[in-house]
Amino acid sequence: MDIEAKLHRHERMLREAQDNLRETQDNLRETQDNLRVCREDLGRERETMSTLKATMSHQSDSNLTLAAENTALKARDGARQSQMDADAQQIAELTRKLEEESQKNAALNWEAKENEALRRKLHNTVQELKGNIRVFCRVRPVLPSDLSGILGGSSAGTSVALTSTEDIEKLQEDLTANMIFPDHRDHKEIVLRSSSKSATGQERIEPYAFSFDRVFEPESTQDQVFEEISLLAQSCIDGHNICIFAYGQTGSGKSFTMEGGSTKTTKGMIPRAVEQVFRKTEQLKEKGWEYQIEGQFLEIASYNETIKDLFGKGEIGKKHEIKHDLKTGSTRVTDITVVALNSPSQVETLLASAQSRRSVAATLMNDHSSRSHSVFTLRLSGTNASTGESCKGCLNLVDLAGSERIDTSFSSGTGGTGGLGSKQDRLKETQSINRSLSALGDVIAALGEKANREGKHIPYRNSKLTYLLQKSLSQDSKTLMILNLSPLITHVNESLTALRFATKVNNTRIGTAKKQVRGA
Ligand SMILES: Nc1ncnc2c1ncn2[C@@H]1O[C@H](COP(=O)(O)OP(=O)(O)OP(=O)(O)O)[C@@H](O)[C@H]1O
Repeated sequence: MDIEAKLHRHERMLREAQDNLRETQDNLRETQDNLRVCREDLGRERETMSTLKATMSHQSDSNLTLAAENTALKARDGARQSQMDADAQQIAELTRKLEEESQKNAALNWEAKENEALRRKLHNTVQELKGNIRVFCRVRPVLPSDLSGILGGSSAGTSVALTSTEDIEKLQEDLTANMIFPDHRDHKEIVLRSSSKSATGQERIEPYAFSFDRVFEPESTQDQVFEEISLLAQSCIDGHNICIFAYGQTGSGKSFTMEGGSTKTTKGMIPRAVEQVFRKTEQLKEKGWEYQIEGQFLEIASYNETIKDLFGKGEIGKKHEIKHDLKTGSTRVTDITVVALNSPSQVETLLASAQSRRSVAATLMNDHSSRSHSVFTLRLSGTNASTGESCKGCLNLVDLAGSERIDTSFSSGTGGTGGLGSKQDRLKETQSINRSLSALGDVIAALGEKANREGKHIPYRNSKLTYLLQKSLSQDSKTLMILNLSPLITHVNESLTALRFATKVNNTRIGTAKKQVRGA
């Protein structure tokens, strides 16, 4: 039993050992599985680790780059900051300089205003010294139309057949009066040689010398004439009353001088004066001046002294009267069109339409325009808000009726067939023109006498023209007469009469002016 028990016990122990072995084997397998999983995990972890290491190394590179960039940015920032500091300093410096400059500018502006006031005073003094009455003489060139009567054949049968330029030049010479302009430096003299027959029938050539403030030869341009006149236009801007007359026989160039042609070089004194007034008043804006400019244009018919409104709508039978306002010292023509002027081109258009209206009237009424006085008036009123100054000026540009001598006008047969066409009417008209022209001469002469004798009566009322221009024909105003002369030999007598009339005017001394005049 003991053995059997021992065997059983050994068998049980063997089974237990076998069970243990199986369990251990199972454990071993499980451990081996765990180990494999761990190994796999470890492998993955290693891979992750190496990826992380690579990423870290890349990050560290990036970090280094960023750090370098950061340093560079910081350096640039520093540079910018110092640039900004420098700029701010410069701006402060510039602001200071600007402040200084604007202070200087204000001082200069003030000085300019004072200089402008001084210039006005000096300009006026210069004009006064030159004479408040001045006379210019202008001889027009010989025109193709002067030759055309002879070249083309005239009613008097004086037709000449000319073949060469020499012939034409010779004819031109024959037609031209003997005029000399000896004063090449100052252009103040004109000598007219006229031939006459003595009692014994001998031909005598007599020289007549005249001296004026300026003599313009036939070649002179509108530019040259305006150069002398522009100072007067300036005086008007400065607040003076100015009268510029064109005087001379029909066809001597009065309208050409005053109104002129349509081109830049031929345009006359009226458009040039208007342009200058606009240009100068525009420039004066800088000095604080603001100007209002208005204009009127009228015609005084010489045969009945009626006034026609050239800027008007052409209403027939409208009566206009001249009124002087004693309080304001201004002159007004009733029912006349006064236009606010704002540009030279507007004035050009107005003048052109006035001119075409006159031309129609001239055709209808037998060249009536040359038998009337036209008066273009430009009124300026300026105020300076910064200096408190103000001024009013008036510029009258007058194209006088032709100053024919009665014998020529009456016998010339140019009376035509219109309403004023009879010789009797023509005679009356010429007499009436001469009356109004001599009324003008009388006013100028009386002004000259008044300068020497206080209280002298000035006969302004003797003609509508002088009555209209009363305020601009006084000792305080400036007058310029432009004597227009024909160069033709056939007009020598008219030219002599006109030169003598102009000399009388030139001999008149008004105001402080002193003139050196040589009589004829
Ligand atoms: N300086 C000049 N240069 C060129 N042509 C001129 C000049 N002066 C006048 N003329 C011409 O002479 C002609 C007569 O001139 P204008 O009509 O001006 O004379 P006027 O004295 O005004 O005559 P009216 O009294 O008949 O009006 C015109 O054809 C004009 O163009």
